[in-house]
Amino acid sequence: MKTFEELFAELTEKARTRPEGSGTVHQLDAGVHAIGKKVVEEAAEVWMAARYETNDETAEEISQLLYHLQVMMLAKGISLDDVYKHL
Ligand SMILES: N=c1c2ncn([C@@H]3O[C@H](COP(=O)(O)OP(=O)(O)OP(=O)(O)O)[C@@H](O)[C@H]3O)c2ncn1[C@@H]1O[C@H](COP(=O)(O)O)[C@@H](O)[C@H]1O
Repeated sequence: MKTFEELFAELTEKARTRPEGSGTVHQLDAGVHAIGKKVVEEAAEVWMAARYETNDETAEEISQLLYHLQVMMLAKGISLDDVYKHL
C-alpha cells in the first residue's frame, strides 16, 4: 500500500531513470494527448463502477484515475504543491 505522495515520488523517479518496461515511461513518451485520453477513460470507469459495481471495485478505478492524473502532472511538469495550492 502507498500514499498519493509516495506514488508521485516513485513516478518522478521512473521518469528520471526511465527503467526498461515501465508503463509510466511508455505513457510519458506517448504524450499529453494520449495521457489525456487515459484520464478521461479512467474517469468514465469510476463513474460506471460507482453506478453499477461495488465500493471496492470503485476504489480500484479511483486509484487508476489518480495514477493517470499523476502521469499527466509529470508530463506537464506540475508539482504536488502546484495542485495543493488550489485545494
Ligand atoms: N498505480 C499504477 C497504475 N494504475 C493504473 N495503471 C495503468 O493503467 C491501466 C489501467 O488499467 P485498465 O484496467 O483500464 O486497463 P486497460 O485499459 O486494459 O489498460 P491499457 O491496455 O490501457 O494498459 C493499467 O493497465 C496500467 O497500465 C497503473 N500503472 C502503474 N501503477 C503504479 O505505478 C508505479 C510505476 O509503474 P511502472 O511505471 O509500470 O513501473 C507502480 O508502483 C505501479 O503499481
